Amino acid sequence: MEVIIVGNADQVGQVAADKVIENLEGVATPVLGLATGSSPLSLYAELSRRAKEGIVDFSHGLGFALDEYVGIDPAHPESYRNVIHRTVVEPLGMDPDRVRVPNGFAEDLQAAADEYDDAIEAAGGVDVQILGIGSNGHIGFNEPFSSFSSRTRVEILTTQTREDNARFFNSIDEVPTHCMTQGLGTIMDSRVAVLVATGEHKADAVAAMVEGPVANVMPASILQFHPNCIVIVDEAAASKLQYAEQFKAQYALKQQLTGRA
Ligand SMILES: N[C@@H]1[C@@H](O)[C@H](O)[C@@H](COP(=O)(O)O)O[C@@H]1O
Repeated sequence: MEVIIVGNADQVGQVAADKVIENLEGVATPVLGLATGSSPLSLYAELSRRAKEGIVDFSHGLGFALDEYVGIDPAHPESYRNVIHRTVVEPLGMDPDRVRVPNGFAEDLQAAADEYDDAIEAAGGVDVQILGIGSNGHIGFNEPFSSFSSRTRVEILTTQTREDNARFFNSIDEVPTHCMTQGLGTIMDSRVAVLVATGEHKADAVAAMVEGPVANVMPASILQFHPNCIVIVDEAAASKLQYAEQFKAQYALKQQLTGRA
């Protein structure tokens, strides 16, 4: 796990965009794993800027969203289908027909979940998985105690997550109780994982993910076993890391030796 600490959310977006693009070099049909939430917005904005400048082209890429609420009207502005289209597909110039979001409205939810995993596999797997982290350490919607080998499935949202996400709805009662999420096992199959986090409210989760024991009470800690996981955080989200100075020194050294980060 590589940990990069930068000054603010904009810099998180810039460095994360560098990492995404760097890891797609030479990939003919990029397959992106897409996260919702506010954390990756500066990354998407930066990728959008570079796509508009012609530095990168996502028009032929494939996208797989991490998760979706179950039972939410797909036309609801906060369905992840709509959020992904608004914040990623349009700004990055992706082809909407090549970007999939789990179907939380399917009659047979587990069949839809299984089919989603199959589609990821058929695409050759995810090249770069973009991730945020919940304040309770969830990734995707894999809540504490999710199995490390879980695949895409239906999960019950914790009260903490529903409270965190209530800001997108009129009241907490409107926040769905269930979701469909890629599993931790599905996420771990990605070739590269780029996790972004900003703000003090993520500091405990970031410290536990990076420096704590690998335990399913902290689902994101499984990323310590990911073969190529890059964590990019601002100073506030890094504020509880015991080894922050070492991470900074290591990153500075790498920049010095490679000429780029
Ligand atoms: N399911 C999403 C996650 O994929 C996201 O990473 C997390 C953090 O969101 P934010 O970045 O807005 O804090 O919460 C949501 O519940």
